Amino acid sequence: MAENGEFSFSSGGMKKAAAAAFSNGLPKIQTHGREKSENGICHDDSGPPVKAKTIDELHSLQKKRSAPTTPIKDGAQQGNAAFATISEEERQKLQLQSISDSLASLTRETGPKVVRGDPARKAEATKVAAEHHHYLTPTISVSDSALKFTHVLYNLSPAELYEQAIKHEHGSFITSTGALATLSGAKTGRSPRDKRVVKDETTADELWWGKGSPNIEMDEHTFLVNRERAVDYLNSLDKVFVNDQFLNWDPEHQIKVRIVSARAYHSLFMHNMCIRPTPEELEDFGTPDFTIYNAGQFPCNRYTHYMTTSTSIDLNLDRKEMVILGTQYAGEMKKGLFGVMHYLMPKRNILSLHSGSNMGKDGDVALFFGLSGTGKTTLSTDHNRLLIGDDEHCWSENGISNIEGGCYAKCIGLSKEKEPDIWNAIKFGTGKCPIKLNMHFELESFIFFCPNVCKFLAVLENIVFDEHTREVDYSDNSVTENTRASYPIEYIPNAKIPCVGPHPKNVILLACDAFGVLPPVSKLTLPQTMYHFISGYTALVAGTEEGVKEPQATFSACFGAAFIMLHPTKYAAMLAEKMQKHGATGWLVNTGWFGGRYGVGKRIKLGYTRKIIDAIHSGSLLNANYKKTEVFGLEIPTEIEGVPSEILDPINTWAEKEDYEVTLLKLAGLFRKNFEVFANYKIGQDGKLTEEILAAGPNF
Ligand SMILES: Nc1ncnc2c1ncn2[C@@H]1O[C@H](COP(=O)(O)OP(=O)(O)O)[C@@H](O)[C@H]1O
Ligand SMILES: C=C(OP(=O)(O)O)C(=O)O
Ligand SMILES: [Ca+2]
Ligand SMILES: [Mn+2]
Repeated sequence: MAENGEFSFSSGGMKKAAAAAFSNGLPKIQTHGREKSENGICHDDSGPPVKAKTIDELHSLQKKRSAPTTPIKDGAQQGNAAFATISEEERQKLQLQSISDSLASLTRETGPKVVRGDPARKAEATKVAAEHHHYLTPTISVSDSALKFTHVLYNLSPAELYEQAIKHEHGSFITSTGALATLSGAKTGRSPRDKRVVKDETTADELWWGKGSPNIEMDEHTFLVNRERAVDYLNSLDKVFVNDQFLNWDPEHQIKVRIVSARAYHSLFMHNMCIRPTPEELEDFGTPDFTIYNAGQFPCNRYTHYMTTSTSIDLNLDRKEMVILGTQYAGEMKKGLFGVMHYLMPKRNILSLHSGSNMGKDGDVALFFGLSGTGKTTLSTDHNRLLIGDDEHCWSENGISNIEGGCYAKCIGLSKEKEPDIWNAIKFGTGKCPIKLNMHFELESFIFFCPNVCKFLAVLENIVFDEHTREVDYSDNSVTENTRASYPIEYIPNAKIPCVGPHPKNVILLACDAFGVLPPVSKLTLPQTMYHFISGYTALVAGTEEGVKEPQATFSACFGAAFIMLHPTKYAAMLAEKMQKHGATGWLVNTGWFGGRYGVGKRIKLGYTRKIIDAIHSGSLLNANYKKTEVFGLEIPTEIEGVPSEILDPINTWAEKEDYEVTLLKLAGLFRKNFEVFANYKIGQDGKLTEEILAAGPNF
């Protein structure tokens, strides 16, 4: 095989030559006679020559154009006459027109010149655009921004976004499992106090305003000022990312969303979090129902009315738009859209829920309500059950549907042993594909998962990793306590895809009680469920820093006051009606402390909480023996398989019984005070339920 001069261990001739060379010190480079043949010039003819005459030509060969998307379907057959005569070129032009409209300045009344493709390959992209007339020329040129191209990176694949992030975004790294590590900048959590909602004739009456409400008003004009600021910023960039995706797995109530952003990280995050359209669905996407302008790297102008910081998240329900300035925390986009669903869905008599959801093999569905960090994601991701979703759902006449296409897990202290499914989802790789192929073979029918379009990429926000091995240290909170992983639901092996399920059997309210006085589990009556749902209690400690002695009680109506748009009693009435109609049981589960408050007691082991949840799912806890607690009047079981009985009544676990009583009364007082504002509201049609709910609070 040494025929063309290649080195080979098996060649005796070479061995000899090498030995000879070594005997004179350094090895001599061997050349063979044959290479010197023509005109004494050496030829490196080890392989066939490349089919390119220049480096540029060579590079142009590297990427082939994607296979054309589905051929234009027969309109009549599809029942979609409008699309019947449209050519591929025409369709692409309409798509670009739609993006240009999205990015339009409202004062210059025209969209920017948009062109598809990566500006880094400018010549290529512009040439393609020119050939196909895919860019749009504004009719009135009144600013420099109308003279330049805004490159649109439209619904890029995870691999493309990966590359964009690594190449162009400071702080982007590949971790040992291939997940993308990124930084969200100065903001590592949401900024609820910087959220503004346009108050106009309609929303003034419809929305919840005033004390306790998350909706801080802004006028239409100020919204437009911020919108213009965001759009001008985005148009000034070389390129913007555009995601066209869906929300809600219930096809009857699906919403089309467009996210325009400046960072690959943001585009990838939303690729994971929203429902991903198939190529066919994308073809017919048309005009979005809602658009986000994420100009998070650019601050708002503090001279602008209503601005109190340089961060502003502005919602305009009439224009169906949201503007983000001055925060790059990606959760702002997903939770912003959740707020929109909290407005749109109740209009259709659908209840939007800040809850996780999973389903047993027999079709029993459970909901997990809870504030941030109380365990929705952790407990709904259960290896023995099918995951419907970890955070945002709808409850309609059809049952439960997930709003999102992915999960967003807290990852501080994440361990492979305790949370294997989440751990394994933090990667670059393939997942269960949502496209099912039904094959019938003789008498049997098989389901194959389509092998295409199922390469995904998890994003890790603000985590710390070893600079050499790139192993993530999930215990490190140097950047923030709120480290996060976003991954597509297809990464969870037992995800229920499509993410829908029947009416729930169990409604679990999670509270992380850092006072350590709430029982690990209690069975609730319907009025109690409503009382605790409206209260939305959790108590967390600021961080893991020492010096934090007093737990902070948080009451967040409907376990999501930051996202609800209507008065909490509207959602509560819908929940009561649905739970009654479908016979669901309410439970209160404390995933927080026992044996004393934070600093004295301990957090209940995740393993115990899982046993409690198992007993709820199996139905065994429904028929257990119960006793009633003082003050809160909660029914607590005396025994649960796999859980030490003494921890079921928290008083047993406190060394100082008096201290327990004082703390219990203190918490009861906080509940009572918080509920005062709801005392004057009627819940549902039935005045009796309202009274029962008021009576379901603590008695002392
Ligand atoms: N007993 C417990 N039950 C639930 N979660 C627990 C428990 N003990 C510790 N944890 C931790 O608390 C965090 C819960 O976060 P997560 O499930 O992401 O909350 P959410 O989805 O409600 O925001 C996880 O980091 C989890 O490991
Ligand atoms: C992403 C969030 O949700 P959660 O903590 O409920 O998972 C958030 O509140 O920013
Ligand atoms: Ca089509
Ligand atoms: Mn969560």
